[in-house]
Amino acid sequence: MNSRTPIQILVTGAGGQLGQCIRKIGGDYDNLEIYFADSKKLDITQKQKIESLFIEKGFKVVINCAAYTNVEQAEKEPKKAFLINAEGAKNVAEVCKKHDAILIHISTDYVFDGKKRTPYTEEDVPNPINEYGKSKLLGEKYIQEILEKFFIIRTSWLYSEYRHNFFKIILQKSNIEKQFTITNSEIGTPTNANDLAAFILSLIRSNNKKYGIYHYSNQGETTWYHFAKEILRLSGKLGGIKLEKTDNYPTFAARPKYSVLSKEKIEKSLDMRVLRWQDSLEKLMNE
Ligand SMILES: NC(=O)C1=CN([C@@H]2O[C@H](COP(=O)(O)OP(=O)(O)OC[C@H]3O[C@@H](n4cnc5c(N)ncnc54)[C@H](OP(=O)(O)O)[C@@H]3O)[C@@H](O)[C@H]2O)C=CC1
Ligand SMILES: Cc1cn([C@H]2C[C@H](O)[C@@H](COP(=O)(O)OP(=O)(O)O[C@H]3O[C@@H](C)C(=O)[C@@H](O)[C@H]3O)O2)c(=O)[nH]c1=O
Repeated sequence: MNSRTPIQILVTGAGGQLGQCIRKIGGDYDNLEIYFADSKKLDITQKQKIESLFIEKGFKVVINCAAYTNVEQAEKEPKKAFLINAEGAKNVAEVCKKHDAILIHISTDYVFDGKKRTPYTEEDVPNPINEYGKSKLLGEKYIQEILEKFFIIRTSWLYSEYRHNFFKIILQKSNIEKQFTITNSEIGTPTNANDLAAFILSLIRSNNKKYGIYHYSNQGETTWYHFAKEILRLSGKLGGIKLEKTDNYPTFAARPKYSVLSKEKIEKSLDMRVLRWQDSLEKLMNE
């Protein structure tokens, strides 16, 4: 992928959080020609539309950011979650196969059941406990069956300045509410979606052919409660807010109690370095 002719890349779900992070830095990478397709431009549940766009643009790489990501709502409309996260991913994979393109697909820590107490490696067997996780796992399985040239990147707890995410919810709530109740019964790693975007584009630039599943999140581990506390501390709002821990915050969807991802494989095989979650959060707040 390192020739002088630009690499033609398709980003699906480009209006989403990760898609927008990729758009923000895409211009910094010469030799990458990125076509951003939001859900209106390209619906991944319509295979023929993906095929037509491929014929027109000749993509060599697809970054599949399109997904159904509402974990709570997925319990109520699992068919829709499966249509997008499993069948949609399958469509993208089949078109990539036909055109010999590389697929970079994003998956989640929620494919795991959370019973471990040490970081999940790529060899650990997934066992999702909610509909979102089940739909994402089926998407992964289809891709592995269809393609050889794929990177499935599992990440966790994405946040950024874009779209709807925990970081933005906490900042928005802090302007209107003085008391927060946040769960401390789930342990994981917040990941700055801007870091993930840079990782993905560096991976494409590196011309790496060690295809397979990789785990990427920021370093370290925390709970949602402690993540919220750090967001409020860095924004100077901690003093004025009563922050309460809970171990039974009411939700429709079950979530893994522990979903830290091991970065050993990307550090060793792809020679990538990853920031601590606290440092990356501070970087975003200072931007
Ligand atoms: N957010 C998180 O905390 C985490 C996310 N992930 C994974 O990372 C990836 C990116 O997530 P993120 O950017 O945060 O998610 P977002 O929900 O912000 O973005 C997903 C995008 O996909 C689009 N989309 C939905 N259905 C379709 C469809 N049928 N065809 C095309 N596009 C569609 C949405 O469109 P519209 O704008 O119309 O809604 C949205 O813009 C996903 O695969 C997600 O599963 C993994 C771990 C954590
Ligand atoms: C807003 C809020 C949430 N919570 C709890 C609910 C839940 O258990 C936990 C996380 O909240 P959210 O619902 O915002 O996050 P959630 O939608 O579970 O986030 C997940 O999204 C998908 C897409 C992924 O792939 C995962 O990696 C993960 O990031 O915090 C509180 O305890 N207090 C609050 O005020």
